[in-house]
Formats: sequence, structure tokens, C-alpha cells
Amino acid sequence: MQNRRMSLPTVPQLPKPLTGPQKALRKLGLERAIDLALHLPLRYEDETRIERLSEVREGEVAQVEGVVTHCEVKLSGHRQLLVTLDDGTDTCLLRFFTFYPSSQKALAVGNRIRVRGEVKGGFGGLTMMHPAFKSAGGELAVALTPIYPTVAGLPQAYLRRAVQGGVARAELSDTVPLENLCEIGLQPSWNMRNALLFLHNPTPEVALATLQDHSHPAWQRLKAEELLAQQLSQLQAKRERARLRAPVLHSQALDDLVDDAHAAGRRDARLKPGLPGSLRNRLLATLPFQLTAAQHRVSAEIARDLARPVPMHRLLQGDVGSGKTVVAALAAAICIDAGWQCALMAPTEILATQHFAKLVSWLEPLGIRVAWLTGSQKAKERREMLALIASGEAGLVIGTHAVIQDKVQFKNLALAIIDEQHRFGVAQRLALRSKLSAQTDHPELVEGPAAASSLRQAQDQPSSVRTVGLEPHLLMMTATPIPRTLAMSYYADLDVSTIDELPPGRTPIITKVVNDARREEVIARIRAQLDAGRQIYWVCPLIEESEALDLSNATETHAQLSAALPGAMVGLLHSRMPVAEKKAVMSLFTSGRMGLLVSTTVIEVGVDVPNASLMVIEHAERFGLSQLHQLRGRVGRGAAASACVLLYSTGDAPRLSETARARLKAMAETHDGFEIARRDLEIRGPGEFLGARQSGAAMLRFADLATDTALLQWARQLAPVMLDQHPALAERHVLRWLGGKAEFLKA
Ligand SMILES: Nc1ncnc2c1ncn2[C@@H]1O[C@H](COP(=O)(O)OP(=O)(O)OP(=O)(O)O)[C@@H](O)[C@H]1O
Repeated sequence: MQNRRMSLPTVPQLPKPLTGPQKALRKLGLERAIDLALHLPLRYEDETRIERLSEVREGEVAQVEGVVTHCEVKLSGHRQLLVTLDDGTDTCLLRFFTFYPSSQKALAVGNRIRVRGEVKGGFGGLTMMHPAFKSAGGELAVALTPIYPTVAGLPQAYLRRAVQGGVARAELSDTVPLENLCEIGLQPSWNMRNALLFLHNPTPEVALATLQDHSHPAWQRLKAEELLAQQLSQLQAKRERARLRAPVLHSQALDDLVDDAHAAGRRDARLKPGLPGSLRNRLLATLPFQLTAAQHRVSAEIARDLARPVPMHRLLQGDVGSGKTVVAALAAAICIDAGWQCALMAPTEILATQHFAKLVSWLEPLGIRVAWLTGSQKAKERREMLALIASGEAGLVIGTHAVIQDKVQFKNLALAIIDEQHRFGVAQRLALRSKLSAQTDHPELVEGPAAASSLRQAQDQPSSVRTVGLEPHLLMMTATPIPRTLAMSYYADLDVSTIDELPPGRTPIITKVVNDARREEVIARIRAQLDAGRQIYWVCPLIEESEALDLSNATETHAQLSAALPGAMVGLLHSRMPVAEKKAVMSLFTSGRMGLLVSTTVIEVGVDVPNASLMVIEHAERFGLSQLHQLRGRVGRGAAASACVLLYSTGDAPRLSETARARLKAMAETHDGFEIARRDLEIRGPGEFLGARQSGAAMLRFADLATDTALLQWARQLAPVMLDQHPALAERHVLRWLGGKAEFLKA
């Protein structure tokens, strides 16, 4: 019989849009099966048993079952739901700051419930804040429950299934030669597959402590592997870098530097404006201040790098307010003087705006055109800027991530400066570097015939097959100083310049640690400062678990301070405000019209308002030391005496914990960013110190450089052997651990 079905035209299959959790997985960088398999639990919860309240220990997470004997909504102070649970051995108070009518129903008096959460002690007996709860009597888990690092919109249950799928699909054969594993005492039975299977599903009998402190052999295996991947890729990058070529930026600057070295510290050695000379020297001559000796030194280090035909790869670190911007401007001046373009990329629009204002005021009087690019820019202005950049008329381009968008075509970019480099992801840094591949002219500026031919080669070949290309020089800046040994382990082939001196005339900031109970006194002090014509920041913390709570915190404080300070202009700034609004608030504050700015940590980096002389940091106990130091660095930038009030709150506890107290004390005692970084490292360990801030960076997730020194040593020795003797294994190993991120280490 004839087939009467008409053949339908084939409809092209559109890719299905990603669901929320899928997008969140991507955000976490969990795209390949192996990425999921290597997404290891942060901790484990033991849901295999019910504990008695009389036996639970303070500070531990417990699962208990009991009857609700009291449930009320407390309206005074913070609105909260208070529930008392009785399990027959003791009672426990459950507190909820966010709750719904359904929660009240589930927690009604007489209901039998199962709760799990961290148990705290105190005057009023046992307490749990925001415990998870459900009806009592359900089945108990048979294995420890892994808790994975996650983001908003990605529930643990979904992530757990995705990870299990990843483990099942991933190729997990060993990439480290067995004999080398024996060197660090690892049993062959803890191969990659077994180690991962175990870490994702540990049996309840295993000592939880060895899992939590990562001393278990399965963890050791993972840490050794991770360190090896890091060392391998750095070594590879180092070997490749030695073959790269960069434009030689040799203006008159280097000769001038010889004079600068003599001039350092000699006030009479300043050049007069209008004198001929390099752009760098003309800039120096017109600055409203003289460089410190440290600024001179680092500037000379940078200039020397720029004059070499290999790409600079330098980290410029300096304490808050140490004057990194002018050092960046001097580097830009050398680059522009040599006929090339420079890009300066900042992580936030606030910071980019500020850099732009400062650099325009310095460079435009010297005839340099500075272009400006941000996401919120009007289309017409943007078109004009793009044209200035493409034609090469703009010598310097300043902006946010907008600088690296596809539409931005530089005529001849030779120097990329990245401010607060740890805030940019891998892809962004690489994109900025790849901008140079669009270069078409200036081969004559590349020193030596080899370099000039390498430029031509770079133009002729697609970037994927380019072996010897022309790279821009890269200067990364940070105000979170990394101790030298740590920097060398993290960035094996990165040169580090350090500004270890503050400009003269700064009065030290007085730091006071004050209990929130004395808030009224603090507000009175603000009033006095406002009357004296000074400006004040009030910073509210970022509460990671709940953005909503975070926001309400800042808005609540804003309302409270506006009411307490009639007649004063009190502004509010937080990251979720539209850009235009943020800009308007910031410009009111910068111009001095706004007296008090209530803000979340968006002002953490770089903001420079010299008239601001008082900073209040609310819930200071929740911040890391380096972050507090960054925040505090927003005041004391002018000549006026400045102060920082660290307001702490003990919540329901009678006093602050020992570590919190030690941290705040350290802040009050020292103003040296390097010393603070050292103490912060001591308290948090390098993983968290750097790791938390390395968005998307291929940094160590599991190994800890402070405690895993033996493993690090092992990885350092093995890396060259692997590259030389087992190159295929080495490549598989790096790809497995770092995937596309391996590129990061070259960035
Ligand atoms: N040598 C100097 N003498 C006097 N003032 C200086 C000197 N160098 C920089 N300044 C001024 O000090 C202030 C801080 O400089 P800058 O903003 O560059 O600091 P920074 O290192 O970028 O700090 P942060 O990381 O906090 O942003 C600016 O107002 C700047 O103009």
C-alpha cells in the first residue's frame, strides 16, 4: 500500500533554553562531567540518626525530633518567629527571621517535627537559628549527606543528582604514575575513581573529622592531583611565555628613569611643566604631588619590563591609598609615547568612573585623548568612543568589562592594565589579551627582525594555530597584598612589584571597636562630623545566605539614619540599584553635597573621596580582615584626622567569639595592609583568603598551601618530570583539572 503520509519539511531543532538550575550549574563552571565529579562537598551532614537534646553539643549540627510547645511572632525589634521544641530530654528555641504563614502552620503548637541545624548555647538555653524542619517520623538517611558549594537557584538535591551523574559519566582513569603516588604514601587503592566515589558518598562509619579536615587519604589524593595540575600548567605557561613576543615600548622614558632614580626623595629635582621630554616626564612634572620613593621604584620596574620584547606579566600590589593609580598612569604614558594604545579595566563602574576622572585630568592637558567605555553608556557616546579607539586617536581607553566586548576594536593595543585583577574571571582577562591579535600596523616598533617577523606571522595565522604571537604587556593591580612566597606558589611566573610606603601627610586612621548597643553615641558623632562639613560612610554587611536580608539591612539602616539626622542628606547605595541611580548617588557624595552615604560593600574598592573622614562598619564581626582594611581605606585619604568605627553585634550570645574579638582587635591595632594580610592568612588560610575572591579563577579549591607543603613540594618536583617524560599524561591531567581554565594561568 502506498504510504500516504506526506513527508513534512524538516524543522531545524532549536536548542532548548536552559532551565534555572542548568544556568546556575553553568555559573558555577560545572559544564563537563568531570567538572561535576570534581565538585566536592563542602561538608557532610549526618541525617542518619536523631539525637537527644540533652546530649547535643553546642556549635554542632544536630537532628532532633520533638513537640512544639510554644509558637509566637515577636514584633518588637527584629520581627521573628519564635518556636519552642521539647523532645522530652530538654527544650530548644528555634528562631526564624524570614517565615511564611505556611511555616507558622507547620510549626503550630502540638505538632511533632524533625529539625536540623546548628545548636547554640546561651543564657536562655539551647537555640537554633533558621533550622530546616519537616514533620517528624520520616525515614532516616543511610549515608552521610554531602553538602555542596552552590549558588542561588541551585537546590542541593538537584546539584547532588547532577554530581552523581557527572561521576558516572566522567572518564576517571589515573593520570599520575603509580610510583610517584607511592612517594607521598598514597595506597594504590585510592585511585581517582575510588577517591571520588568515596568523597561523594562516604559511609556513616568513617570518622567525619577526617573528611572535614581533609586528612582522609581520599582527600589527600585529590589535593595532590590538584596541586600537580596547578604546577604543571604554570610550568607549561612559563615555558610558552619564554617564546612570546611583545611590542617594545621604549620611549625616552627609560633614559628619564635614570634621572628619576636620583630624583627620588629630592624635592628640588622636579621638572617644571612645559619642559620638553617624554610624556612620562611631562606627566610627572604636572602632577600636584611628588612620587614617593616606592612609587618611583615600581614605576622603574614597570618601565624596564615595557622596554623588553617579551610580554610583561607583573602584579603591582600596594596598600589601600598607596597611590597605584599614578603608577598605572605613568606606564600608560610610556605606552602612548611609543605610539601604542593602553587599556585600563576596572571591576566596577564606580571605580572606572573615578579612574577616568583622574586620568583625564592628568593626561588630557598633555594632549592625550582618553576614551571611556561602560555598559550603561548612551549609544551615541559609545559610537563616538568606539571610533576614537579604532582610529587610534584615543591613546588610553578606560572602562569596565565593556572594554573587552567584541565591538571594541583597538588600533594597536600594547598595554593592558587590570585593576583589582582578582575580581575578573579568566575569560575576561583572556579577552583583553586577545585584543592585540587585531593589530595590523606598527611592525617597525617591534624590536629586532625576529620580533617583527613574529608579528607578521601573528597576522597571517589564525589564532588557534599561532605558536609565536605578539602579546600585550599586562599589568595587574591589587590592594590585597599577597605575601611573596604565596604569590610565587600561586603565580609561578608572575613578577611582583610592591608599593610599601604611603604618600606623606596622611594622618593615621583611629579605629574603635564599639558594641552596637552604643549606636546612639555613634550617631551623635556622625552629627558632629556633618556639622564640621565632613562626610561619612556607613557600611552594611553582605549577608551571603540572603540577599534580601542584606538589602533590608541597608535600607533599614538608611531609614533609621535619615530619621535620626534631620536636615542631612543621607544617601543609599547597593549593588542592585540601576546604574544611573548608583552614579547619581555617587556623584552627590563625591561632590560633597551628600553628607552621609549608607552603602553595602560596593564601595569596598578604590573609592577615593578625600573629604570623607569617618567610616562606620556595621556588623564588623562578619567581615574578613582584608575586606575591613579595604573598607577602612576609604577614609584617611586626605589630610583630615579620620576614624573608623567597627560596630559589632553579639546577636543572642552574651559576647563575641574569641576569634571575632581577636580579628577586630587586630584591626584596631594595625594599619599596615601587609601585616593585616599576614594575620588574615593565619586566621583563614590561603585557600579562603585568595580563593573566595578569585571569581572563576583556576585557583586551588582543595589544597591549602599553608598546610599541604609536603604535597606542594612533591607536585613541584614532579611537574617538570611529567612534562618531559609523560607529556600526554600531563596534558590529560591539566585538561581534566583545569579545562579551559588552564589558560588562566597564562593570563
Ligand atoms: N606621592 C603622592 N603624594 C601625595 N598624594 C598622592 C601620591 N600618590 C597618590 N596620591 C593621592 O593619594 C590618593 C590615593 O591614591 P590612589 O587612589 O592611586 O590609591 P590606590 O593605591 O589606588 O588605593 P586604593 O587601592 O585604595 O584605591 C589619591 O587621591 C592620589 O591622588
